[in-house]
Amino acid sequence: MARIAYFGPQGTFTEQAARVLAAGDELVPAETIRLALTAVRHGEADAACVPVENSVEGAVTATLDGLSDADPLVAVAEAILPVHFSVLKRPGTTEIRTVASHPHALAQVRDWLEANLPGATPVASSSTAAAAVGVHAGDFDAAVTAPVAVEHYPLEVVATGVADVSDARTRFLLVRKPGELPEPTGADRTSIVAAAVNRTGTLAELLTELASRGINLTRLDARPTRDNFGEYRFFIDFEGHVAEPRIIDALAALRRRCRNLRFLGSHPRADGIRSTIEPGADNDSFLDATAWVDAVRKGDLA
Ligand SMILES: O=C(O)C(=O)C[C@]1(C(=O)O)C=C[C@@H](O)C=C1
Repeated sequence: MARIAYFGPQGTFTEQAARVLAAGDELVPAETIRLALTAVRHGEADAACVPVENSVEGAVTATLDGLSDADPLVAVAEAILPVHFSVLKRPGTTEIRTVASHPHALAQVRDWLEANLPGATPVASSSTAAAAVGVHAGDFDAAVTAPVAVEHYPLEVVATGVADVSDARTRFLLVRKPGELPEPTGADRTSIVAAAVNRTGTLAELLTELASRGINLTRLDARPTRDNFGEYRFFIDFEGHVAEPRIIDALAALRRRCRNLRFLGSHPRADGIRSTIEPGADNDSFLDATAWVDAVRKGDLA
C-alpha cells in the first residue's frame, strides 16, 4: 500500500481530494503544503496531495513555490472538487467575534461573512481544518471549513453550503519523484515553470513557441524569482502530453530560450477535456515534417 502525504490535518478539502486520487492508500496528514512535499522528497511518503488552483482565488502559491524550489517533483494526476464551506462554532458559543480559516477559504466567503457575521474578525489559519482545531481549542469562535470537518471535530454547524460563487472549484495534484509518466490519453495537461532572461519580449517569445505549435494554455501564473527584485518565473500549464511530438518540439524550443526550465508533469485532466488541435499542429504533421527533413538530409528527397 502506498503512503500518501496530504495537506492536513484531517478534514481538509485536500484530504477529500486525496481520497479520490489515492483511494485505498494510506493517507498521512502534513501540517503544511511544504511539509507534504518534503515528505516525498525525503522518501517518507510515495506521493503528496496538494491544492494548486482555485477558480475564485487563483493559484495556491505555497504549492507553486514548493514545486519550483528544492528537488524536482512531478504531478501524475489531478482532481477537481467543488468547494462549498460549512461554518462551525464551539457548542454553546453565543457571540462570534473571530472566524478563522485558510486565506483561500476566507476569500471565497467574504460576501457571506459581511452579510451574516458582520461583527466577526477574519483570522488566517494554516488550513480550514486547522481553523476547526483552533475553534475546539478556544482560539477562535468559528471556523470556515470543508463539510467533512464536522465529522472530525466536536463543533456545531452554523451554516452549510456557504460560497460567494456557487460553482467554485479547487484543483488538486498528486505529485511524486520523477519516474515513469502516466500514459497520454488525448485529454492531458502538461505543467512547466520557466525562468527567462530579463529583457524585452522574453515572455512573449516563450508564449509564441507554444502558440506557433497550436498549443492551448490552461493557466499562466508569475512568481518572483526571489533573488532579483522585478524578476519572475512563469508557471505555465497547457494542453497535451510530453509523449506527443508537438509537445516535445515546443519543450525543446523553450529549453533553448529559458535560463531555467523545470518540467512539472504530464497527466490526464480531471475534467476530461480533450486537447484543441489546430490545423497543421497535430502529432502526425510533426512526425511527417521530421521524416521529410530526415529524407532531405539522406538525399532521398528535395
Ligand atoms: O484548507 C483546506 O481545506 C485546503 O485543502 C486548502 C484549500 C486551498 O488551498 O485553496 C483548498 C480548497 C479551498 O479552496 C480552501 C482551501
